[in-house]
Formats: sequence, structure tokens, C-alpha cells
Amino acid sequence: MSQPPVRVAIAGALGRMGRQMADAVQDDARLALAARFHRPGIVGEGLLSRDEALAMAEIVIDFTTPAASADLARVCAGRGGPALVIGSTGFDAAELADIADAAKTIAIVRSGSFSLGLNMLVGLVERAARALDPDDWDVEIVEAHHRHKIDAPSGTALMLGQAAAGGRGIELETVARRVRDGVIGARPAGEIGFAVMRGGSIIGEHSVRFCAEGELVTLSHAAGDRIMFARGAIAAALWVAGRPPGEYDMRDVLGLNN
Ligand SMILES: NC(=O)C1=CN([C@@H]2O[C@H](COP(=O)(O)OP(=O)(O)OC[C@H]3O[C@@H](n4cnc5c(N)ncnc54)[C@H](OP(=O)(O)O)[C@@H]3O)[C@@H](O)[C@H]2O)C=CC1
Ligand SMILES: O=C(O)C1=N[C@H](C(=O)O)C[C@H](O)C1
Repeated sequence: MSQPPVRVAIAGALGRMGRQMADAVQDDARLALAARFHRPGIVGEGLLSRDEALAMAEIVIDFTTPAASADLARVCAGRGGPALVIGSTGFDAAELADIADAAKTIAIVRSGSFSLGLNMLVGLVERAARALDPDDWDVEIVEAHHRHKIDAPSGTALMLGQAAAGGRGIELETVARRVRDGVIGARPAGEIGFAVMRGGSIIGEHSVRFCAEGELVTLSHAAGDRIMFARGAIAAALWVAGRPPGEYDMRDVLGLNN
């Protein structure tokens, strides 16, 4: 017997990803678009209030801002659901703590990238970093995005940095160099550097460069269409429906964490 469609609400419905998500959910017979909502006070023309939307959904898919996502997680946990798929990036430590706290009560999948290829790349970066001696191989992460993006480095760049640091058995925060400007001195061994470019309509390009004397290994990914983020978020929504409380990531969804 076929399953009834999973009822999904879309947060930040007027945003780039919000619009892409609504189209993708409507095109997928496994899901029903139960509700769309945007900022408080913006209702009508197919948009419900947040409370109305949450009451109609089993899962909320949220690509908004760090503050809005952390608030949504608190609210969903406070009412015992729905479960959440969070794609927003740029969180600070307090916002991440709020989400972790909410995940004690509801199931949350959060990822800086819902791309299948990118999540596979994360595993490759971790393996390469484990294999290459940090005294000989410098790790630099280069990312480029469209002119509207508000956070830097991107959530994906930070995931890749965490993968490289994880491969070396260290915490990213202890070795990350997010900005360089002026006379900064020679590069310390072991640093993981980030370089950020913003312009035009670039959807998302990421490279991890392992640089040694006389050679360079580059692992890279380019996003050609936002639809693949939306499809990944749908896979996450289907996976998280009915899961116990906890904070999960896209590599859990894809079975890459086993
Ligand atoms: N994990 C992944 O795979 C991906 C993640 N992203 C991330 O998703 C986020 C959104 O990206 P994108 O769609 O391009 O950005 P947009 O700015 O187009 O969309 C975000 C939307 O959220 C709305 N918003 C802000 N506050 C609230 C609130 N309190 N309640 C409801 N809606 C709110 C904004 O409204 P307003 O316009 O009125 O300010 C805006 O329309 C970013 O953090 C981005 O990095 C993007 C693509 C893929
Ligand atoms: O803001 C975007 O557009 C994107 N944000 C995510 C990120 O910060 O990594 C994912 C993707 O690169 C697009």
C-alpha cells in the first residue's frame, strides 16, 4: 500500500531557496505542500502565519537566516514538532546551541549543503587531509558565491574546513585563518585558510587545495542549479519524518557517516 504524502511547510517562502523548495515539493508525489510562510506579519497570497503553517506540517524546510532558523527551532521544540530541515548558514555559537537544545525534543537535519556531490567530497577531503602531512601540505579553501550572499565563509566552506581539520585530528577553530590582510607574515604550518569571492549570480563553487613544494592537489565542486539543493532537502525531509529527536546532518541522510 502506498504511503500518504509527507506534509511539508516551507519557511522563508519568498526567498531564493524558499521559492525553489516550494516548486520542488509540489513536483514530488511523495510530499504534499501543506503551507508556506515568511516573516511575521506577511500573510495572504498563499502565505500563512508561522503558527498556522506549523500546525499543518509534519516537517518544515527552512532556508532563511541564522536568527530565524534558531528561533524556529525553539518554537518547534516548544510545541513538540514539526521536525525540521535547516539549510541556513552563518550561525554563531549561541544560535547553534539553541538548535542543539531544540534537537533534544525534535528531530532536526541541518547542513551547510544539501548537495549529494558536495557531501561525498567532504569524505574525500577528510581522507586526503589524513594522508597528507600538515608540515608539508597547506590546506586552503576557496569559495565563490553570488553578490546577494550575506555570510562568509560559506557554510559549505566551513564544512570542508571541518572535514580537513577532522582528518588531521584537530578542531577547525584552533587552526582556521578566515581573513588575511596587510603584512601578516609567512604562513604557519597547519593553518587551514579560507578565501572568499562574491559576485554576479554564481550559485556556489568550492575548492579545497592541498599545496606542497612543487605540487598541488585540488578537490572541487561547482553547483550549476539550486534545484539540487532542493532535491537534497527533500531527501532529508523524507528521511527525518518519524525519526527520534536528535541533530542529524546530510551525511546521516545519505548513509555516509557509517
Ligand atoms: N544548505 C544548503 O544546501 C543551502 C543553503 N543556503 C542558505 O540558505 C539561506 C537562504 O538562502 P537564499 O534563499 O539564497 O536567501 P534569501 O535571502 O533569498 O532567502 C532568505 C529568506 O528568508 C526570509 N526571512 C528572514 N527572516 C525570516 C523570518 N524570521 N521568518 C521567515 N522568513 C524570514 C528573508 O526575507 P526578506 O527577504 O524579507 O529578508 C528571505 O526571503 C542562506 O543562509 C544560504 O546560505 C542556500 C542554498 C543552499
Ligand atoms: O547562499 C547560498 O547561495 C549558498 N549557501 C550555502 C553555503 O553557505 O554554503 C550552500 C551553497 O553554496 C549556496
